[in-house]
Amino acid sequence: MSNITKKPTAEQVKRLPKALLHDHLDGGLRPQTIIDIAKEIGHELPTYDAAELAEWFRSSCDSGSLVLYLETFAHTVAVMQRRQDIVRVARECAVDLARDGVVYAEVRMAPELITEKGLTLAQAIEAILEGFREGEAEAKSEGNTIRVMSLLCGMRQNQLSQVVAELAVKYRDQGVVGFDIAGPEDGFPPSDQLDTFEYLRRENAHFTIHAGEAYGLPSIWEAIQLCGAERLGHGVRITDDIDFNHTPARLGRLSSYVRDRRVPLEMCPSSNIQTGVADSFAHHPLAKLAKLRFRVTINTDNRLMSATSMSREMTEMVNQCDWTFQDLQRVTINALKSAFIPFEERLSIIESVVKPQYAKISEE
Ligand SMILES: O=c1[nH]cnc2c1ncn2[C@@H]1O[C@H](CO)[C@@H](O)[C@H]1O
Ligand SMILES: [Zn+2]
Repeated sequence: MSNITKKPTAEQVKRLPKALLHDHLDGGLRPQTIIDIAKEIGHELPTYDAAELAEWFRSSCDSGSLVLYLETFAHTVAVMQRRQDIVRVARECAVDLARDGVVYAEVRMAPELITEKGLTLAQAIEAILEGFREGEAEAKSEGNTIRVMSLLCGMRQNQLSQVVAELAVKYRDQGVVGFDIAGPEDGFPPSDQLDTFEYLRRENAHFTIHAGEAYGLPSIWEAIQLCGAERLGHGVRITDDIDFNHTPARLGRLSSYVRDRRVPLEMCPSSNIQTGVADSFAHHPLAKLAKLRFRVTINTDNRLMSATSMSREMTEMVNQCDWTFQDLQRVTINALKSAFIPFEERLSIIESVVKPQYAKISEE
């Protein structure tokens, strides 16, 4: 029997090549970086000890509420207002992901949040892109190869989505591969930004939408059927349309559509556990949806707030849901198939990096 059906060790998971579609730039800062910059600019933090600050973020985000969870971003956003700080945060993000074995990442940020000290939206975007390029180079010097692309978010509660979407189109050949809307879901349906999504479709631009995280099926339905989202950020509440009391499970019209059309679900188990969707990895719908062969992907969402990494998310799936090399390889290939880079580039990473490395590491 091939070893691909065995469970990898945590150390092997760390070395496996990973693809990440859903990670917020302002949700992944190094605690020490927040402290360094906060001291320079005079921003007050709950503590100036890196380990304590990491713990403060994690525990503050454990409330079971998305709205409270989002309040902690005030501190990360506060230290991302100067050009050099944005470049640093983006560079460190790329380096940290690469050290964790991530070979392809789409990292998202809402540029409108980092213009408080006078940067234009375009300057904010350029700083992010510059940081990612520097981080890729630094990762290379450490022996890690990573490609980091950028997604731009509009915040649901603001009125800037159209402007940000136009910038996503403008910068599409310079490292921006798509658009998203983020922020509080309840009370801000995706259809509020319908004009923007229609604009993006006319421009043949890619976008995903945070939907089905803190709000249920209507949000998912709007995101896909009214707005035309290619992927769903989280999408975890699709389970409201699945009856698991039958064997096999019975799918409703919307969940069938999502599965039949292979709509990628950017699932983020640790984040969902903190905002109250599930109480553990074992009870998170990810494993069940994977078994039903939805196109699920596994993601970090906010590494700082969840004290997590791709390796940790995957290792928990191994430990709590008995996931094997094969299960991990499937979500990795799912992610790459769903990436917003050109088709041949996705295939090339799957064929020349993911499959050979899985074959090699699983045979050790
Ligand atoms: O899980 C989430 N759901 C909705 N919005 C989020 C989530 N994580 C982060 N953000 C929001 O996205 C902004 C840009 O990165 C963050 O500032 C935060 O407000
Ligand atoms: Zn998110």
